[in-house]
Amino acid sequence: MIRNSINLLTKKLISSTSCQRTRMRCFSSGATNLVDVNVNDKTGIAVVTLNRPPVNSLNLELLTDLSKTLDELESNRSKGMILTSSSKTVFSAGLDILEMYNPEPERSKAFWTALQDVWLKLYGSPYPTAAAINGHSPAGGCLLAICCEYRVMVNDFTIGLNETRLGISAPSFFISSFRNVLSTREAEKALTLGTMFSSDEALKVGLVDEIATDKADSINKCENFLLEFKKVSSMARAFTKQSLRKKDLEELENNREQDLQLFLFAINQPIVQKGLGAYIQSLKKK
Ligand SMILES: CCCC/C=C/CC(=O)SCCNC(=O)CCNC(=O)[C@H](O)C(C)(C)COP(=O)(O)OP(=O)(O)OC[C@H]1O[C@@H](n2cnc3c(N)ncnc32)[C@H](O)[C@@H]1OP(=O)(O)O
Repeated sequence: MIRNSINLLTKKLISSTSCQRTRMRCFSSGATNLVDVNVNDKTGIAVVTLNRPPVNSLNLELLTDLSKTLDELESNRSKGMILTSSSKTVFSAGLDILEMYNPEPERSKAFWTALQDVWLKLYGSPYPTAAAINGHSPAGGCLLAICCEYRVMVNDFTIGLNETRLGISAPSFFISSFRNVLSTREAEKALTLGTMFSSDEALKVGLVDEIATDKADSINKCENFLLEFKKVSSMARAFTKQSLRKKDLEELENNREQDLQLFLFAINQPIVQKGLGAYIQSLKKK
């Protein structure tokens, strides 16, 4: 599959079609409109905004919209993508806990499959990606950010993979993308403790690349990073990125069903349900 996608990418990049001349401006990815896309006419860079108030928790519909958006960016040969959020304080609260609490079998399957799709498309995207992290970014929110190649975080928020604090283990593709950013030592420490880093701590450890004063500044900084690729062949860039990430991508691509079954098994454990129930209550009591 990865090899196929590299072959496909070659064909797409070397063929000259009308699509190359097409200018994207603004598109919405699907019926539910949980993701907004704005493309800068001059640079061709798309700002993709998660828009599921209040906290952009990733439910089936948001993941499906995001997945469709990533498809559209790829087929429109995007020059680059900046992922951000419409909230003033939350980038994404991670997976919607209600998708995992008292799960309905068919929906749970569709939910996890959509998350796998988003991860494969975002982590393996041929176009360059950056995250303008304009708010808290726990768990699945952090996952989206670490799939991107560059992260700029607004001051005074938190980011991390805190799954162990919820009594669950981060799935293997969460771990592989975390290790792509942090050293194995730092990743192990943070994952086992479920550390949520402040913006400054995240910068120090290398989880984010720059700090910004506000959302506009974070988008600006992401844009500057993406514009550096104007000097580089897009095909060479994409091959290099996908070669570096190939093992991680293949690990999920070749084990999707097993990964799904592991998720279904985990969320159906009474102890996990009890923990998630208590966590939902604690969020509501805040
Ligand atoms: C078993 C296999 C492995 C599965 C892997 C899972 C990975 C995950 O992503 S699990 C999700 C982990 N997420 C979190 O731990 C974040 C929890 N949320 C927060 O810490 C805070 O909400 C926040 C820091 C993101 C934002 O704080 P803020 O004060 O602005 O908002 P709140 O008042 O806390 O929340 C508003 C509203 O939203 C509900 N909510 C928050 N997070 C989630 C969520 N992840 N899923 C569903 N719903 C969430 C919260 O309960 C509030 O709801 P009400 O308005 O109804 O009270």
